[in-house]
Amino acid sequence: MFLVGLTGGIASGKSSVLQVLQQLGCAVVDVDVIARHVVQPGYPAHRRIVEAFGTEVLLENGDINRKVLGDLIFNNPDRRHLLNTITHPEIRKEMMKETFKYFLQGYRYVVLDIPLLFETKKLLKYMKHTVVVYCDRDTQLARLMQRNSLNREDAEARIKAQLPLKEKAHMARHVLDNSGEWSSTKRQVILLHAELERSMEYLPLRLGVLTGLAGIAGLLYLLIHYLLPSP
Ligand SMILES: Nc1ncnc2c1ncn2[C@@H]1O[C@H](COP(=O)(O)OP(=O)(O)OP(=O)(O)O)[C@@H](O)[C@H]1O
Repeated sequence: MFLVGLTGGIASGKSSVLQVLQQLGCAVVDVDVIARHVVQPGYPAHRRIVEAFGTEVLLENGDINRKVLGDLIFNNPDRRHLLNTITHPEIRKEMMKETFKYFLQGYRYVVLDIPLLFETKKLLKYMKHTVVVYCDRDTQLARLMQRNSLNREDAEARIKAQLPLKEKAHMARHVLDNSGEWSSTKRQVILLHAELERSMEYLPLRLGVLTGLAGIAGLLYLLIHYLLPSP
Protein backbone atom coordinates (compact mmCIF):
# COMPACT_ATOMS: atom_id res chain seq x y z
CA MET A 1 0.00 0.00 0.00
CA PHE A 2 1.08 3.58 -0.55
CA LEU A 3 -0.26 6.94 0.58
CA VAL A 4 -1.58 9.75 -1.58
CA GLY A 5 -1.85 13.19 0.01
CA LEU A 6 -4.63 15.32 -1.44
CA THR A 7 -4.73 19.02 -0.75
CA GLY A 8 -5.80 22.34 -2.23
CA GLY A 9 -7.12 25.68 -1.06
CA ILE A 10 -10.28 26.83 0.61
CA ALA A 11 -13.26 26.02 -1.66
CA SER A 12 -10.97 24.71 -4.43
CA GLY A 13 -12.97 21.46 -4.67
CA LYS A 14 -11.23 18.93 -2.41
CA SER A 15 -14.44 17.51 -0.89
CA SER A 16 -16.04 17.24 -4.33
CA VAL A 17 -13.01 15.32 -5.64
CA LEU A 18 -12.98 13.06 -2.57
CA GLN A 19 -16.62 12.18 -3.20
CA VAL A 20 -15.76 10.98 -6.72
CA LEU A 21 -12.84 8.95 -5.39
CA GLN A 22 -15.16 7.34 -2.85
CA GLN A 23 -17.68 6.54 -5.59
CA LEU A 24 -14.83 4.87 -7.52
CA GLY A 25 -14.26 2.62 -4.50
CA CYS A 26 -11.08 4.26 -3.23
CA ALA A 27 -9.94 4.17 0.36
CA VAL A 28 -10.31 7.75 1.56
CA VAL A 29 -9.34 9.30 4.86
CA ASP A 30 -11.11 12.63 5.22
CA VAL A 31 -9.28 14.77 7.74
CA ASP A 32 -12.22 17.21 7.94
CA VAL A 33 -14.52 14.40 9.07
CA ILE A 34 -11.92 13.19 11.59
CA ALA A 35 -11.37 16.74 12.85
CA ARG A 36 -15.10 17.03 13.59
CA HIS A 37 -15.19 13.58 15.17
CA VAL A 38 -12.36 14.08 17.68
CA VAL A 39 -13.88 17.25 19.17
CA GLN A 40 -17.22 15.65 20.00
CA PRO A 41 -18.33 15.75 23.65
CA GLY A 42 -16.68 12.98 25.64
CA TYR A 43 -13.44 13.04 23.64
CA PRO A 44 -10.24 14.39 25.30
CA ALA A 45 -9.84 17.19 22.71
CA HIS A 46 -13.35 18.50 23.53
CA ARG A 47 -12.51 18.84 27.23
CA ARG A 48 -9.17 20.53 26.51
CA ILE A 49 -10.74 23.02 24.07
CA VAL A 50 -13.29 24.06 26.69
CA GLU A 51 -10.50 24.41 29.29
CA ALA A 52 -8.47 26.57 26.90
CA PHE A 53 -11.17 28.72 25.25
CA GLY A 54 -14.03 28.73 27.78
CA THR A 55 -17.63 27.60 27.59
CA GLU A 56 -18.50 30.34 25.09
CA VAL A 57 -17.25 28.00 22.36
CA LEU A 58 -20.03 25.54 23.19
CA LEU A 59 -23.44 25.18 21.60
CA GLU A 60 -26.42 24.44 23.84
CA ASN A 61 -26.15 20.70 23.16
CA GLY A 62 -22.49 20.65 24.25
CA ASP A 63 -21.01 20.45 20.75
CA ILE A 64 -18.20 22.82 19.80
CA ASN A 65 -19.49 25.91 18.03
CA ARG A 66 -17.12 25.79 15.06
CA LYS A 67 -18.08 29.26 13.84
CA VAL A 68 -17.29 30.90 17.22
CA LEU A 69 -14.06 28.91 17.59
CA GLY A 70 -13.09 29.73 13.98
CA ASP A 71 -13.62 33.46 14.63
CA LEU A 72 -11.57 33.25 17.86
CA ILE A 73 -8.53 31.79 16.13
CA PHE A 74 -8.82 33.69 12.84
CA ASN A 75 -6.00 36.26 12.70
CA ASN A 76 -4.70 35.12 16.10
CA PRO A 77 -1.64 32.87 15.56
CA ASP A 78 -1.19 32.07 19.27
CA ARG A 79 -4.76 30.84 19.68
CA ARG A 80 -4.56 28.94 16.40
CA HIS A 81 -1.36 27.27 17.59
CA LEU A 82 -2.99 26.36 20.90
CA LEU A 83 -5.97 24.79 19.14
CA ASN A 84 -3.65 22.90 16.81
CA THR A 85 -1.60 21.47 19.68
CA ILE A 86 -4.85 20.15 21.19
CA THR A 87 -6.43 18.70 18.07
CA HIS A 88 -3.58 17.65 15.77
CA PRO A 89 -2.24 14.71 17.83
CA GLU A 90 -5.79 13.31 18.15
CA ILE A 91 -6.41 13.77 14.43
CA ARG A 92 -3.12 12.06 13.55
CA LYS A 93 -3.98 9.08 15.77
CA GLU A 94 -7.36 8.64 14.05
CA MET A 95 -5.77 9.01 10.60
CA MET A 96 -3.27 6.29 11.39
CA LYS A 97 -6.02 3.98 12.68
CA GLU A 98 -8.13 4.43 9.54
CA THR A 99 -5.14 4.02 7.23
CA PHE A 100 -4.11 0.80 8.98
CA LYS A 101 -7.67 -0.50 8.66
CA TYR A 102 -7.53 0.07 4.88
CA PHE A 103 -4.11 -1.60 4.73
CA LEU A 104 -5.55 -4.70 6.39
CA GLN A 105 -8.42 -4.65 3.89
CA GLY A 106 -5.87 -4.89 1.07
CA TYR A 107 -6.27 -1.52 -0.65
CA ARG A 108 -3.42 -0.61 -2.99
CA TYR A 109 -3.46 3.06 -2.04
CA VAL A 110 -5.14 5.34 0.47
CA VAL A 111 -6.00 8.97 -0.23
CA LEU A 112 -5.59 11.29 2.73
CA ASP A 113 -7.23 14.67 2.47
CA ILE A 114 -4.83 16.99 4.30
CA PRO A 115 -5.69 20.68 3.91
CA LEU A 116 -2.30 21.91 5.26
CA LEU A 117 -0.12 19.22 3.68
CA PHE A 118 2.37 21.71 2.18
CA GLU A 119 2.14 24.28 4.98
CA THR A 120 3.01 22.03 7.93
CA LYS A 121 5.00 19.53 5.83
CA LYS A 122 4.81 17.06 8.75
CA LEU A 123 3.08 14.32 6.80
CA LEU A 124 4.66 15.06 3.45
CA LYS A 125 7.45 12.51 3.85
CA TYR A 126 4.92 9.67 4.13
CA MET A 127 3.17 10.55 0.84
CA LYS A 128 4.25 8.65 -2.25
CA HIS A 129 2.06 10.93 -4.39
CA THR A 130 0.73 14.43 -3.79
CA VAL A 131 -2.35 15.83 -5.50
CA VAL A 132 -3.46 19.46 -5.54
CA VAL A 133 -7.04 20.35 -6.40
CA TYR A 134 -6.46 23.66 -8.12
CA CYS A 135 -8.73 26.36 -9.45
CA ASP A 136 -7.93 29.88 -10.60
CA ARG A 137 -8.26 32.63 -8.05
CA ASP A 138 -11.38 34.32 -9.45
CA THR A 139 -13.22 31.00 -9.57
CA GLN A 140 -12.09 30.16 -6.04
CA LEU A 141 -13.27 33.54 -4.79
CA ALA A 142 -16.66 33.25 -6.49
CA ARG A 143 -17.25 29.69 -5.19
CA LEU A 144 -16.19 30.62 -1.67
CA MET A 145 -18.41 33.71 -1.60
CA GLN A 146 -21.36 31.69 -2.81
CA ARG A 147 -20.85 28.62 -0.62
CA ASN A 148 -20.14 30.49 2.63
CA SER A 149 -22.35 33.55 1.89
CA LEU A 150 -19.33 35.82 2.36
CA ASN A 151 -18.73 39.27 0.98
CA ARG A 152 -15.73 39.75 -1.34
CA GLU A 153 -13.52 41.26 1.38
CA ASP A 154 -14.02 38.41 3.87
CA ALA A 155 -13.60 35.77 1.19
CA GLU A 156 -10.38 37.41 -0.06
CA ALA A 157 -9.04 37.52 3.52
CA ARG A 158 -9.64 33.79 3.91
CA ILE A 159 -7.90 32.99 0.65
CA LYS A 160 -4.98 35.29 1.51
CA ALA A 161 -4.49 33.53 4.87
CA GLN A 162 -3.42 30.39 2.95
CA LEU A 163 -0.42 29.54 0.83
CA PRO A 164 -1.31 30.57 -2.77
CA LEU A 165 -2.84 27.67 -4.69
CA LYS A 166 -0.43 28.24 -7.59
CA GLU A 167 2.51 27.58 -5.26
CA LYS A 168 0.90 24.39 -4.00
CA ALA A 169 0.27 23.28 -7.56
CA HIS A 170 4.00 23.70 -8.32
CA MET A 171 4.90 21.49 -5.35
CA ALA A 172 2.48 18.66 -6.22
CA ARG A 173 3.11 15.59 -8.34
CA HIS A 174 -0.42 15.72 -9.77
CA VAL A 175 -2.67 18.72 -10.33
CA LEU A 176 -6.42 18.42 -10.84
CA ASP A 177 -7.59 21.62 -12.49
CA ASN A 178 -11.06 22.35 -11.14
CA SER A 179 -11.39 25.83 -12.72
CA GLY A 180 -13.88 24.70 -15.31
CA GLU A 181 -16.90 22.44 -15.69
CA TRP A 182 -17.34 19.73 -13.09
CA SER A 183 -17.43 17.05 -15.81
CA SER A 184 -13.85 17.98 -16.79
CA THR A 185 -12.66 17.62 -13.19
CA LYS A 186 -14.44 14.29 -12.84
CA ARG A 187 -12.65 13.00 -15.95
CA GLN A 188 -9.29 14.03 -14.48
CA VAL A 189 -10.11 12.21 -11.23
CA ILE A 190 -11.02 9.02 -13.08
CA LEU A 191 -7.73 9.14 -15.04
CA LEU A 192 -5.72 9.74 -11.88
CA HIS A 193 -7.42 6.82 -10.14
CA ALA A 194 -6.59 4.55 -13.10
CA GLU A 195 -2.94 5.66 -12.98
CA LEU A 196 -2.65 5.01 -9.24
CA GLU A 197 -4.37 1.63 -9.52
CA ARG A 198 -1.91 0.59 -12.24
CA SER A 199 1.09 1.60 -10.14
CA MET A 200 3.16 -1.18 -8.57
CA GLU A 201 4.21 1.06 -5.69
CA TYR A 202 1.96 -0.84 -3.29
CA LEU A 203 4.13 -3.96 -3.62
CA PRO A 204 7.18 -3.19 -1.40
CA LEU A 205 5.14 -2.64 1.78
CA ARG A 206 2.88 -5.59 1.10
CA LEU A 207 5.83 -7.90 0.37
CA GLY A 208 7.67 -6.54 3.42
CA VAL A 209 4.74 -7.33 5.70
CA LEU A 210 4.21 -10.77 4.15
CA THR A 211 7.93 -11.56 4.56
CA GLY A 212 7.77 -10.40 8.18
CA LEU A 213 4.71 -12.57 8.85
CA ALA A 214 6.36 -15.56 7.17
CA GLY A 215 9.44 -15.00 9.37
CA ILE A 216 7.33 -14.94 12.53
CA ALA A 217 5.43 -18.07 11.43
CA GLY A 218 8.78 -19.81 10.75
CA LEU A 219 10.12 -18.90 14.17
CA LEU A 220 6.96 -20.18 15.86
CA TYR A 221 7.26 -23.43 13.90
CA LEU A 222 10.88 -23.88 15.03
CA LEU A 223 9.94 -23.10 18.63
CA ILE A 224 7.11 -25.61 18.68
CA HIS A 225 9.04 -28.40 16.93
CA TYR A 226 12.53 -28.16 18.35
CA LEU A 227 12.47 -26.26 21.61
CA LEU A 228 9.32 -27.43 23.33
CA PRO A 229 9.57 -30.89 24.91
CA SER A 230 7.61 -33.50 22.98
CA PRO A 231 4.71 -35.12 24.85
N1 LIG B 1 -16.19 22.40 -11.07
C1 LIG B 1 -17.09 23.01 -10.30
N2 LIG B 1 -18.03 23.78 -10.84
C2 LIG B 1 -18.93 24.44 -10.06
N3 LIG B 1 -18.93 24.43 -8.71
C3 LIG B 1 -18.00 23.68 -8.10
C4 LIG B 1 -17.03 22.94 -8.84
N4 LIG B 1 -16.22 22.31 -7.97
C5 LIG B 1 -16.67 22.63 -6.75
N5 LIG B 1 -17.73 23.46 -6.81
C6 LIG B 1 -18.46 24.06 -5.67
O1 LIG B 1 -17.51 24.88 -5.01
C7 LIG B 1 -17.69 24.83 -3.61
C8 LIG B 1 -16.39 24.37 -2.97
O2 LIG B 1 -16.15 23.00 -3.28
P1 LIG B 1 -15.69 21.98 -2.15
O3 LIG B 1 -16.56 22.11 -0.94
O4 LIG B 1 -15.57 20.66 -2.79
O5 LIG B 1 -14.26 22.59 -1.83
P2 LIG B 1 -13.24 22.25 -0.66
O6 LIG B 1 -11.90 22.43 -1.25
O7 LIG B 1 -13.55 20.93 -0.05
O8 LIG B 1 -13.54 23.41 0.36
P3 LIG B 1 -13.12 23.60 1.90
O9 LIG B 1 -11.76 23.05 2.10
O10 LIG B 1 -13.16 25.08 2.05
O11 LIG B 1 -14.17 22.90 2.70
C9 LIG B 1 -18.84 23.88 -3.34
O12 LIG B 1 -20.01 24.66 -3.20
C10 LIG B 1 -18.91 23.06 -4.63
O13 LIG B 1 -20.23 22.59 -4.90
